[in-house]
Amino acid sequence: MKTALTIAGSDSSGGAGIQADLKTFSALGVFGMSVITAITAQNTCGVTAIREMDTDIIKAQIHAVYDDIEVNAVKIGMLSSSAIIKEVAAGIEAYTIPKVVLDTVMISKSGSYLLQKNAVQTLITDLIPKAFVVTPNLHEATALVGFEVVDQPTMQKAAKVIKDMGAECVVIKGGHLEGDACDLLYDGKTMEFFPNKRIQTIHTHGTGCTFSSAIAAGLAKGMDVYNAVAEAKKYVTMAIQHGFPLGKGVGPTNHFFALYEKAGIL
Ligand SMILES: Nc1ncnc2c1ncn2[C@@H]1O[C@H](COP(=O)(O)OP(=O)(O)OP(=O)(O)O)[C@@H](O)[C@H]1O
Ligand SMILES: Cc1ncc(COP(=O)(O)O)c(N)n1
Repeated sequence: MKTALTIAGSDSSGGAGIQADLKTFSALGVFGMSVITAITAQNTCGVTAIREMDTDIIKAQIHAVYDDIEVNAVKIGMLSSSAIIKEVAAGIEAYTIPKVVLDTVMISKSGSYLLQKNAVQTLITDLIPKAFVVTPNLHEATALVGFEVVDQPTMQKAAKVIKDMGAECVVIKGGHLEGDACDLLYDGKTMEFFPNKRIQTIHTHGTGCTFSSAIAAGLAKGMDVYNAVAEAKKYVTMAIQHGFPLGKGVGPTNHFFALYEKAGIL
């Protein structure tokens, strides 16, 4: 069985972060492992507290996994601070990890900072050059490139700038576009749009985590980047279609729809 590792924050409500990543890995048939960078007290209405893990326990988790187990792909999510970014970058360096999907998590849907503002520059200098795929949303792409990314032409322009920062491939997510949810993949040669009709729902907690960990799962199974993104797009679309109203706010994506349907749970 192929393996994938998520290096990310914990979401106590289970919709995003480590929890969404492990559900995605499981649903897509790869064995999921985790390195927890921070714990968030979070529900469908918002984030009420954040506790960063000490860098020594982050380092120990990375070494514990890599010293023992072959890791076929890595997804990186919430990193919170420059110190944590540097620790994770050092871990990737130590093990020359090839298939790294970096989801540049900055602000939760509910508006809380999951990456300190002053850490964006460290992300650019220390981690983006080590990534195989970087997956910013429109807001994150704007913060990385320094101009507004709001439509398909500015997505294309931003993808080139982020590629020049040293990533192998760039996927700019269009979940926050006006109109269709259209993502862009740039591999340094071709620009490919992955369009999809916007699903009319408020239950989109964890869509970005689900999408990036589905890309990592595809890469772990040996897909090329184009197929990994195409399959991840299908997966996240289905997971949003089957999302449901958990709690009082923004409900989560649903990872086990096929199983649930079969078992008559849905
Ligand atoms: N309403 C929707 N209908 C269809 N697809 C969507 C919708 N919202 C998001 N997506 C898709 O979900 C994936 C994640 O995109 P999005 O832009 O929401 O990421 P994100 O903002 O990083 O997510 P998060 O806020 O969970 O971190 C993309 O493939 C995007 O196109
Ligand atoms: C631990 C953690 N990681 C990532 C997100 C982003 O997801 P969203 O933007 O859907 O809130 C989150 N809310 N919590």
